[in-house]
Amino acid sequence: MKITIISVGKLKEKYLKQGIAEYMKRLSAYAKVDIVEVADEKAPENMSEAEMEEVKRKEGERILSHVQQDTYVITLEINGKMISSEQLADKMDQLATYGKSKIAFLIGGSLGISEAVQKRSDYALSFSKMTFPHQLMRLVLLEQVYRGFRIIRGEPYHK
Ligand SMILES: C[S@@+](CC[C@H](N)C(=O)[O-])C[C@H]1O[C@@H](n2cnc3c(N)ncnc32)[C@H](O)[C@@H]1O
Repeated sequence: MKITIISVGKLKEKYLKQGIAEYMKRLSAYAKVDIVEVADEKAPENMSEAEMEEVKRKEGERILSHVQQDTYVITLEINGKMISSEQLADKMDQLATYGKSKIAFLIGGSLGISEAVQKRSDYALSFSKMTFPHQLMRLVLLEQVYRGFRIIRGEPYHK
């Protein structure tokens, strides 16, 4: 399975970099995982609705330029579907079984994802109704994908 995580903005925090490096190492036993960072747009506090949409549109274009046609796209969205770790594992397993071996997880920028990205999405996944910073979302997602592979393989993991 080939997994690509496409995320807006550069990761700066050392503690997140360390956590992500750890899960990337662990995941290498199960899948080819790549992280693609696309540039973020400046988003000052006092922007109009139209300006905010424009920021999302530009970031969205950059995200989509890395998505291939045969890729199954899972967008991370606060208002997406909330599922258990076992259900995510099952979804990954089903995709692999039915020949969808390329999965891209898309994480939006500080204003979220554009309409075009939402349209390209095959599945909108929510990690709760709470808002997380996109950089932290990357780490949480990697942990859940790793957990998913452990569940698929029936390997022991913390409950
Ligand atoms: C700071 S959040 C954007 C907040 C923005 N107001 C929105 O409604 O999308 C940045 C990105 O992190 C991801 N994210 C944050 N919290 C999330 C959650 N609870 N579930 C799924 N994705 C989340 C989404 O991809 C989001 O686009």
